[in-house]
Amino acid sequence: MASFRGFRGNDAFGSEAWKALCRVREAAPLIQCITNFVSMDIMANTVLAAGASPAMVHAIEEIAEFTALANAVCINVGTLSPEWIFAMKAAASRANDLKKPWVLDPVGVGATTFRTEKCLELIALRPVVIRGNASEIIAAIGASVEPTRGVDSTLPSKDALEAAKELARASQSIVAVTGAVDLVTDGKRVLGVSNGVALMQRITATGCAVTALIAAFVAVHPGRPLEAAAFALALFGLAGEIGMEKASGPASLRVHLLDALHSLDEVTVISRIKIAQI
Ligand SMILES: Nc1ncnc2c1ncn2[C@@H]1O[C@H](COP(=O)(O)OP(=O)(O)OP(=O)(O)O)[C@@H](O)[C@H]1O
Ligand SMILES: Cc1ncsc1CCO
Ligand SMILES: [Mg+2]
Repeated sequence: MASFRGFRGNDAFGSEAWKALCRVREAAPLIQCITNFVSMDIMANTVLAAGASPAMVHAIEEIAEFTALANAVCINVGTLSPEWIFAMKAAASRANDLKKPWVLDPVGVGATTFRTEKCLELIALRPVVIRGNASEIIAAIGASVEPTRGVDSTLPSKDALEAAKELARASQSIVAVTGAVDLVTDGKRVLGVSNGVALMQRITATGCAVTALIAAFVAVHPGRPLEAAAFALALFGLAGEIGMEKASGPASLRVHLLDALHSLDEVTVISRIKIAQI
């Protein structure tokens, strides 16, 4: 991985991340989530624990009205089926028309032809942020040497840095690759986020949940989606670190992570956020 250059110090990013979290808590943005059945619970609880307001609304008949109410939209293809694609595209287009941010989680892109095609069609609708694991981001630019193995990554995030930059440039979206170090890029700048614990990978849908959290941060940080995504990832990772102090395995980590996210305070955020310009 590229060495850390232009390191701004954790304090500057820490205090900005804290301010961003305060804005989420004050504004309580409404986040419309069109997501997979596995992730619905942890995603809604993550968004709520951060102070925002989730709503899992995906019926095609409701999109025109509901997307107009939402402050941001999170679209996740995890348990994809053809009828859901209509709702996803309608919500993305409606959000674009209304100049509301939407984010995409291309779960398992590269695993099957159908999934890859649909993810590429969604990417063409210009999400503000695309968040995936390393295997997904490499598959999204068509650079995988073999099909994505389901929804979990087989590669570390650093292996997807060039793919992330290429995808960001091609799609004009911010791209976030999660892993031991989360990498967030607009195609030129890269922020590295090293908060988090490895056991988070052993809880299903933590990636899905943090994509919805990114939507909440983007909603209150218009014009700065790169930083907003990095703040959401860092705060979620920090909640994992604090949760880990009490957890004895994935199930209790899930509980303690949500408790920690809800209780984050200024001193903890400023002293423990690990974001660096790479
Ligand atoms: N080795 C690790 N060390 C620290 N944090 C990690 C590690 N691996 C993943 N994470 C964190 O776990 C969360 C989920 O990331 P991951 O890359 O596992 O997503 P994902 O594969 O899309 O997950 P899912 O599909 O289950 O939602 C992120 O917040 C990420 O920073
Ligand atoms: C396990 C699983 N299968 C489809 S979506 C999902 C949640 C993690 O991506
Ligand atoms: Mg995922």
